[in-house]
Amino acid sequence: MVDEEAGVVPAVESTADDIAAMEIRGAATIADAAAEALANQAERSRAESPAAFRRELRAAARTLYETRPTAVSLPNALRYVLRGMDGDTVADLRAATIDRAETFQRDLAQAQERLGEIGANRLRDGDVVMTHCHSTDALSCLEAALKSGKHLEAIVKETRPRKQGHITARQLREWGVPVTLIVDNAARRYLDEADHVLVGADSIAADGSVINKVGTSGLAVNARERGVPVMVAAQTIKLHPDTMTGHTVEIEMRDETEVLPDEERAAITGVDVTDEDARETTGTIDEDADSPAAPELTVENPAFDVTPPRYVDAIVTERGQFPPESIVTLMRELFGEPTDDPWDA
Ligand SMILES: O=P(O)(O)OC[C@H]1O[C@H](OP(=O)(O)O)[C@H](O)[C@@H]1O
Repeated sequence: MVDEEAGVVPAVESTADDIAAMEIRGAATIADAAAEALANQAERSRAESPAAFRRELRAAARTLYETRPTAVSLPNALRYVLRGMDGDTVADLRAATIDRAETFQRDLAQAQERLGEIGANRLRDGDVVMTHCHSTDALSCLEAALKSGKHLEAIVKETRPRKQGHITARQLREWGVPVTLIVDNAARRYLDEADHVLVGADSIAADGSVINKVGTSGLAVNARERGVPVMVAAQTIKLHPDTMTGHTVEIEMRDETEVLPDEERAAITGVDVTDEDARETTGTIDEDADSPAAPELTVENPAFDVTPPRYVDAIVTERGQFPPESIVTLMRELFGEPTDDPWDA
């Protein structure tokens, strides 16, 4: 079935919904799913002319692009696939697009493996690694080190509000790594026991700033103060070409219920904090508390933050490891001049 208006097939809509809802998450996984979705669009398209086919693919790319704003791996993936959409007939265009998406997915997997081998060289036998969130690029470094026979231990930050640290803990335990799970606020205390901080990235800016899961910047500042090196594992698909021309990376603001579910909000707003009597007979719900006179309760839920380059020791890519300040050289080499929107490719 094809969405008649945009020509976007349900498989693409469903991938877009899953990315927005974070059923599909993690910058590399999102890129992989986006490429796959474009291949699906190409395969199932009912376009009768090359122009209609191209229009559909662009609409599909736009649908995918508009899901989450921060991980540049998404537009980089879309742009890569659309640039390979060559041919004079619908059949040729279809074949070229599917082929290009497959190439992208294969390269992505290979890049992650290569990056892992490079990152593993920084880890010594017996090291303790502190992680934040869940990053397949970061885990690739740990996996390669383990495969080479190194023994590692991990201190895994829970990573509020969605607790993706649990995914990291599960994976590491499957690989036989002893894991200590901590709440985010305990990180500074446990840095004394860590030999490395290892995180992934959603985007890397031209000045070497690292955009990653919220909490990364505080962790990096604390790690610098404690003398623990910070290593960022990021395939080159995480390099954000637009930042070469001064664009900033948009930080996604997610729904407040991830931080404060409705029942918890009610527990806060249900009590009139200005009413001493109500507070003392605690548990008393003041019916008027949510009235316009009650003070406002604002919840902010940024999904990412920016770690300045001076707090990062190395950015590990499949092309080697780089001091953050020199990443722009690689960015220029790989992306050339600044780019248009993916669907303008
Ligand atoms: O590409 P890989 O290394 O797997 O993940 C990179 C980053 O993507 C994730 O974002 P989210 O969980 O999608 O918000 C985390 O911030 C993680 O560090």
